[in-house]
Amino acid sequence: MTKEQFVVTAAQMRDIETRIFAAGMPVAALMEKVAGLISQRLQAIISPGQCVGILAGPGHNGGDALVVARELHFRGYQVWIYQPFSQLKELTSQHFQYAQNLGITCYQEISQIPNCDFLIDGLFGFGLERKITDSIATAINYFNSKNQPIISIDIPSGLHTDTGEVLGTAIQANYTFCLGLWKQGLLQEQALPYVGKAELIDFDISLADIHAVLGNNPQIKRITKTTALSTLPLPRPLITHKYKQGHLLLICGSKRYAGGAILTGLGARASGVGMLSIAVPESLKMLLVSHLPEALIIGCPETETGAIANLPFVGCGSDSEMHLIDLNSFTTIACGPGLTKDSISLIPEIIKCECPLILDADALNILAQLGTIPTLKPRKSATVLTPHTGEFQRLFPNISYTNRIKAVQIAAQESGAVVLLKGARTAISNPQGGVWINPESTPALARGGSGDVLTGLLSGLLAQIINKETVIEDIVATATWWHSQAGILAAETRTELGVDAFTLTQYLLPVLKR
Ligand SMILES: NC(=O)C1=CN([C@@H]2O[C@H](COP(=O)(O)OP(=O)(O)OC[C@H]3O[C@@H](n4cnc5c(N)ncnc54)[C@H](O)[C@@H]3O)[C@@H](O)[C@H]2O)[C@@H](O)CC1
Ligand SMILES: [K+]
Repeated sequence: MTKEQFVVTAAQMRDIETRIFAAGMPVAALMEKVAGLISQRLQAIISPGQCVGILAGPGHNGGDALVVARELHFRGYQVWIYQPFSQLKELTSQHFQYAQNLGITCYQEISQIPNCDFLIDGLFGFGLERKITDSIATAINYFNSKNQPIISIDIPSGLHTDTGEVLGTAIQANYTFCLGLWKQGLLQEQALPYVGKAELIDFDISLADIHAVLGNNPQIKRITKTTALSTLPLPRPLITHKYKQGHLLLICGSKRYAGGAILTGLGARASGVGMLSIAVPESLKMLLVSHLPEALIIGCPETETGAIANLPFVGCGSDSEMHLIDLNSFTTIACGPGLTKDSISLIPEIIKCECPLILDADALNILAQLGTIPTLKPRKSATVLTPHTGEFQRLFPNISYTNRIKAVQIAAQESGAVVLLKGARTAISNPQGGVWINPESTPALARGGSGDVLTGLLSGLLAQIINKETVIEDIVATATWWHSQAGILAAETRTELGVDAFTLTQYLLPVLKR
């Protein structure tokens, strides 16, 4: 694993820090090193001569900020310090005293503070332990109301390091320089409006210390480009044939939501899957053929409302040659997009299949309605559930939602399935509690049909890779990364308004070329 993949809680970071200090690294030397790296990074963003306001707290986050103040002062920046606390940790206090002796102006009251070009937020880091109140809360709100860009050291002050919750109030940063290892809170959806552009400042924590605290196979991982690309079925073997590249069955669509079936099919197409079969209501058959000529379209008996009533008998010639489609002949099945809840009788049958199964959209709503989550556990092969927030809450009404990472872990454990909780920071968990978090996405993807594209892409990848020695959750993580990167690429060229679900399918393959 690389440093970019590890994710820590405050307690884990504290344990790692304690090991580093116990092994002999002087606390002051580490602060000097970390703050030196922050200062170098700041000099790439802020031009010499500009005015920088440093917000320093009572702990070592404040200590880091005060070292930064000193460095920027000597590099020719105009620096002032806001430090309103009466009690400081010893090292922080020493740096504060030295900064004052250097003649850097220090303020205790916001009423005295002049304007500046940038604010550096070193009020609180992972040591924040309670709600911010009184004059500090007022100060944070004041700095947020100013127009200066704010750069937070480690984590925007006021955010809970693990859950990303706002404790009273919090700095709304434009940039966050996370120190050493990614803090879990920065990858929680609720932290997003406060974090800005986040980057990791690597200060050389040894892998031995990381593994000693997180274990050899850490539970929570951040998806990176490198890990995502390494799971793709590329390059293809020189000698192969279509059935060796997976046979995927999509069960989707209805008269009402015909487009859902097409988008799922186009997502699967981009995955490169060898054989694609799509079961849709009989009346949609020709429509699907016209959009996906390479796919085998299976027309199904319909309900009165135009939903799939049941899977059909297929074959040719006399009735005696007809047989029910054999679900176990596919390498993977995905079911749900555009189905409507009228396909209710379908789901209990499909769950019995022995190949990997992805359930999405109305398949999840039907599961919730039938209360059949427990029936997933005895399945002989992997199950992947891909709910968005609303579907998740219907499926798992008793799971608290404040900490999405915890919520998805509990859902996976309860269902025995891999659960992918969609959102601005999609989180994926396996039943053993292993979590993958997608650190980048775009609000351009908040559009009808983009989830259908993900289901197609994911199931097409699973169908191809499932028999190789790849962990299923790694493939789910890869599909999630690929899908969001396509959204980001499309939004770059077409703006955030220009990423309809069909357009999204056209940007999937260019992501790999990039
Ligand atoms: N100096 C070093 O060697 C290193 C320092 N690091 C920095 O150290 C930080 C952690 O330092 P600390 O453990 O000192 O913690 P913090 O600097 O985050 O803050 C802890 C201090 O804030 C006080 N406090 C907590 N909640 C409060 C509230 N609501 N209102 C008022 N006061 C409150 C505590 O009593 C304590 O004095 C990291 O975030 C990082 O910036 C790390 O990057 C690793 C290396
Ligand atoms: K901070």
